[in-house]
Amino acid sequence: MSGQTLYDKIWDSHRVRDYDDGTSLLYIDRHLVQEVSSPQAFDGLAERGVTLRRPDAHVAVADHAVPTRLRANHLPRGLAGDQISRLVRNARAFGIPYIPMNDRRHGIVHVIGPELGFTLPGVTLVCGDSHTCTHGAFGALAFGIGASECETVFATQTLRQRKQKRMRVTLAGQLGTGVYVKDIILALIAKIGTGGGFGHAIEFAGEAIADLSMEARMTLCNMSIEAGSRVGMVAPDEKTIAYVKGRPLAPEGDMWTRAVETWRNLGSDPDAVFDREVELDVSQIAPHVSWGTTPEETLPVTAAVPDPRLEPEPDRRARMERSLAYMGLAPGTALSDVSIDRVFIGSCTNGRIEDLRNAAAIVRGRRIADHVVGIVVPGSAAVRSEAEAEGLDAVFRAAGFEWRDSGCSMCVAMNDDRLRPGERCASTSNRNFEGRQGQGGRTHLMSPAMAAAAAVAGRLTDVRNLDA
Ligand SMILES: CC(C)[C@H](C(=O)O)[C@@H](O)C(=O)O
Ligand code: SF4
Repeated sequence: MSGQTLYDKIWDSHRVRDYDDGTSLLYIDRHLVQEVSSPQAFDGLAERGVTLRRPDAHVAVADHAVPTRLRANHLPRGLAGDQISRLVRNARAFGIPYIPMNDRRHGIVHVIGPELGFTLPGVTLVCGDSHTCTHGAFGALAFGIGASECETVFATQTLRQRKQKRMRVTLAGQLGTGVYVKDIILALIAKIGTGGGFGHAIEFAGEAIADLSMEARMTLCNMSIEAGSRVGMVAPDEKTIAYVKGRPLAPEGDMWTRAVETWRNLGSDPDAVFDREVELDVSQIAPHVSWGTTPEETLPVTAAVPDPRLEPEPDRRARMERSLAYMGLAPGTALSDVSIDRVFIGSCTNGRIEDLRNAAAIVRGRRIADHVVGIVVPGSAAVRSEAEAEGLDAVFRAAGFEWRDSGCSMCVAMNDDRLRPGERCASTSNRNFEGRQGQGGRTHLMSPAMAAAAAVAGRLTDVRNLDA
């Protein structure tokens, strides 16, 4: 028998029972709760008169709908405000920890889970949110679930799941200057497609992974779902352990010693077999930008807008034509000639401290173009204060950016921060479908350094060409 993968090991250690149809009941260690996907689950519990199996296994925070400015005296009207106040009421009624909007622990669920030490290697972690795969960066089995599954987790602390196939993405080589982990994941999705990881749990491995910080690994795992995979993971190593140590909810003392021992053995066995293997030499990757309306429609910034007439496959051609029409782009235009109106630096993909450092390094001593409106939205209050302690807020402000409070913000049009129809945005987020950042808004996905460079240039540009 061949060895086990990281995914196999966590699956096995959480399997409560197997069913005849090939599914298994998994024990769920942790559940993050946000305002958009939880109301229905809480309503279901209330209707059935069910209480929570383990109230301390959940943490609730409102992130999608929260305003990112004038927060102290402003709860949004309409749906956004309703969602936030419902979460407050439900958390109180069901006795689960709730982190208020103005709390210093506030932030996007996927940013604060790791910060709090709620996310740990080897655990099963779920959230009614597709980017829960982010937490896989710690060697956790983390995946997004639907509203009815949230209800099941609240009530039983278990979920019935079908095991995914195993896929390994091996990253070889070293990233060039001006190239970041966001470029790796965009290049990977361009290569394997938005369905490339479907039905598979991805493990990212290879020499390039060892070099990546925990923040970078989170960016990588975060966009696994954009490659079609609900699970993206990295085996824990000494960097992981160092990140977790001393976090508010991390184990301590003897528990810590025992936990670390287990974590060190979580990695895939050398003889483990994967159902699919993909390799990528990261030294060959240039900075990437998306040109269309899926993350797969992405190219090196040195390329031109593709020409649908050169696409032989009719369905693909039609999709490209539609994307280009929505994006207002003409085939053959150099991507670096595309002018932008807005810049968004933030989200659970790229709203962490390292992302803000990388963006600030580009804008330091520069001004953003006169016609560009740029916002920087830290992924959490902790990121915000860390950035302020380093003076990054001053760098961004001096360059002409707005410096905001934590939340999903312009990643998703569920709060006040959104594009107007026709506006074009250089964005560090993860999704670019029609209307994602606001009705009629046009999104170009890229790394924080590339978004910062676009802000300065007033158009998409290769960050490697900015004068030092
Ligand atoms: C609103 C929420 C359920 C949604 C998700 O599932 O991912 C959002 O976070 C997103 O990024 O599209
Ligand atoms: S930042 Fe964007 S991708 Fe992440 S949870 Fe919020 S809306 Fe979803």
